[in-house]
Amino acid sequence: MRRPTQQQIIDELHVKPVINPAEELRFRLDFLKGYLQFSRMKGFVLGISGGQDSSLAGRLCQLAVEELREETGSDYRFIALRLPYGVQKDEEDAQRALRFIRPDKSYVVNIKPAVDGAVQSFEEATGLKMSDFNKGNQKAQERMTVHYRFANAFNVLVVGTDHAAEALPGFFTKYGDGGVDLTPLSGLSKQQGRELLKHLGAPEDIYLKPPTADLLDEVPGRLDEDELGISYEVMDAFLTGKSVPEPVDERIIHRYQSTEHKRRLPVTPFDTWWQ
Ligand SMILES: Nc1ncnc2c1ncn2[C@@H]1O[C@H](COP(=O)(O)OP(=O)(O)OC[C@H]2O[C@@H]([n+]3cccc(C(=O)O)c3)[C@H](O)[C@@H]2O)[C@@H](O)[C@H]1O
Ligand SMILES: Nc1ncnc2c1ncn2[C@@H]1O[C@H](COP(=O)(O)OP(=O)(O)OP(=O)(O)O)[C@@H](O)[C@H]1O
Ligand SMILES: [Mg+2]
Repeated sequence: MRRPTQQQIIDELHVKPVINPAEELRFRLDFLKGYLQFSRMKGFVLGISGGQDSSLAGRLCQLAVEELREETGSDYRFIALRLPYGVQKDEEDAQRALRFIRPDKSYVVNIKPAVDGAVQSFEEATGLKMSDFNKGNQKAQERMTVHYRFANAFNVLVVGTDHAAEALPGFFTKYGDGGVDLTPLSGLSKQQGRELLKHLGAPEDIYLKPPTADLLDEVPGRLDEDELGISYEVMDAFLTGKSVPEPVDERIIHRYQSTEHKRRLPVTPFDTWWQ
């Protein structure tokens, strides 16, 4: 498998060194509106965690359907989902995000019974204890399942929050938060996402909240940067073409290469990218 250069990765992930927030917001809103009309669906659904990415993607979805309603007179809508595993420790942050997004409709689905049932079935079948890490991925995949039940029921598209700083290390669950229909934040660094939230008038607490996947029972709210061992600041520097000290640049490139399968469709006998 080829070893990509920093510039090739930047190009593959479509990252700009600098963004103009107003232009960038317009580009992404037009994408959401254009693709929604092409799909002939009625709107979007997205889980709102209280973190930066779903706050930004959720607000963009709401603004896109409001513009489309105004322009077409049709009943487009955005559905926000709260998907806690039991009681979420930072529920107040999620409520703050919902107040910022002001979604047309929101529902709460507790994923705990489904996740616990799946873990129990696995453990009964295998006689093994499922690790907390593996269970974390089950949580992300259960959220994907709930998204698609809402998508089917309400004729809407599932929105993902993947952006360049998560795509770079492949920091998402395959067919969990990676299992979506469209990703309006693609190509943005973490800092550029913050700039867009700021431009949209989000409260500072939303865009300064430290990023967490929050998937572990044993370490609630574990910071992404602690798990990754690389800071978003460094990944953003890499993505915007700045020089990153050795051996961190090598680690980033290695992680990008080893997660290539997560950014692609399932490998077929006709694919050659891995050779
Ligand atoms: N070379 C290869 N070619 C094709 N498929 C390959 C493969 N290597 C593994 N696989 C498959 O991929 C699976 C592993 O992928 P996956 O199940 O995703 O598992 P994995 O990448 O090990 O874990 C997901 C990571 O994403 C993080 N995450 C998840 C969700 C949200 C967020 C967040 O920031 O919010 C972060 C999470 O903390 C964890 O570090 C393997 O079990 C195997 O089935
Ligand atoms: N408790 C939750 N309730 C609803 N949706 C969730 C929850 N946890 C995760 N998600 C969904 O999974 C996505 C991936 O999580 P991720 O942590 O990357 O994003 P975030 O929480 O929005 O932002 P940040 O990365 O800054 O924490 C979220 O954007 C959201 O759509
Ligand atoms: Mg999060």
